Amino acid sequence: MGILEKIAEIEREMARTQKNKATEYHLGLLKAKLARYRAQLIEPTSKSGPKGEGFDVLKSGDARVALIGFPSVGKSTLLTTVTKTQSEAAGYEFTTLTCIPGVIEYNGANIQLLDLPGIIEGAAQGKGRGRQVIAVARTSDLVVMMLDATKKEIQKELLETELEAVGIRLNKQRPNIYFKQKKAGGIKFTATLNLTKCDEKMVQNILHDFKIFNADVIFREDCTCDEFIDVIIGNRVYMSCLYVYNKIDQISMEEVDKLARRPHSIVISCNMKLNMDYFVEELWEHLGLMRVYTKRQGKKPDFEDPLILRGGCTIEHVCHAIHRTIVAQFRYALVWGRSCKFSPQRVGISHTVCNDDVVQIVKK
Ligand SMILES: Nc1nc2c(ncn2[C@@H]2O[C@H](COP(=O)(O)OP(=O)(O)OP(=O)(O)O)[C@@H](O)[C@H]2O)c(=O)[nH]1
Ligand SMILES: [K+]
Ligand SMILES: [Mg+2]
Repeated sequence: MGILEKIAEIEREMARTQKNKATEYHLGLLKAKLARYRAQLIEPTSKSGPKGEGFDVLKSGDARVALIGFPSVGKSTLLTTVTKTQSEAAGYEFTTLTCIPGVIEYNGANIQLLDLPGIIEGAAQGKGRGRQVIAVARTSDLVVMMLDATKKEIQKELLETELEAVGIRLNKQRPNIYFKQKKAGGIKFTATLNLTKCDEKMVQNILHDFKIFNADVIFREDCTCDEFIDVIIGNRVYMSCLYVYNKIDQISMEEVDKLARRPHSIVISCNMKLNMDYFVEELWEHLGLMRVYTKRQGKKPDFEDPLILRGGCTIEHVCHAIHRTIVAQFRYALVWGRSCKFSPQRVGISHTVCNDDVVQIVKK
């Protein structure tokens, strides 16, 4: 039996099994099995099957964003609208067949935006170009999930299921579980808080199913058994996702308003060029990009050439971005901007900077 059939069989069994206290452990085991087979699916297989032809686009710029969506939701239209690159758009499905990169210049940063073929249900198991598309998504810093505002909400769940199936976790934190395999000593299980979704017996069962008999496990969070399985498998990718509802020119104001209020969601119309600037601002936010200006002693800040940093940055990150040898010579920094109470403020290496701060490094 092939992996796909095994997966289908387990999915059928899970659908058949009623969810209750008595079947809880059995379902947990089925989930573990399913996760193992799916992990085999995304492993780079031997030479068989088409290679990612036209998908190996070189990473460039300060961040990479992948456009993921069903066919004809307007991905190519968006790329053509917000970058200088043209990507063919048309009213039929699968107009785009490869990966087409464009660049958005914003706040001094270059954001690489990748147009991709549409994906369909079953993409994770290799339907269409699903696997190549998903492989590109895994290499990006942000997934933009493009949805057709005129279509039903189920489209979003279907896409999420495809990405989940290959180990992509959207807008989720890595589970706070310590897990270490050992050579001997059996399974040592600890929880630092009361668990409501998983328990020691479930953890033991799942580990046995993975043929793991010696390990330390510490739950530091009230995780589910799915999250524990993610930790065992280990190759999960935790990514930000921005949901973009396109074609709002086709729906009522009330509907637009509802969609716009959903978490991590924005509404646009590529054809009417509605909210295009807002889309770019939201990319910046969701990528956690930051612009920091540097200044030499006694000189004006260099407003022409900001440093572009990503996510929760400290003065140490700023030092590294200037030059890798600077940290060793660091004495203190002077900072002007929103990260300080007064400007300039003298700060240490672990000070967290804000967007548009000006930083002067004082060396030993
Ligand atoms: N009404 C409306 N139509 C749009 C909008 N944006 C794109 N379209 C239309 O939607 C159709 C599909 O657009 P594409 O850009 O080719 O969609 P795609 O997602 O790249 O499609 P594939 O490459 O086939 O997956 C085209 O006919 C576009 O003109 C929009 O904002 N409003
Ligand atoms: K199309
Ligand atoms: Mg396209």
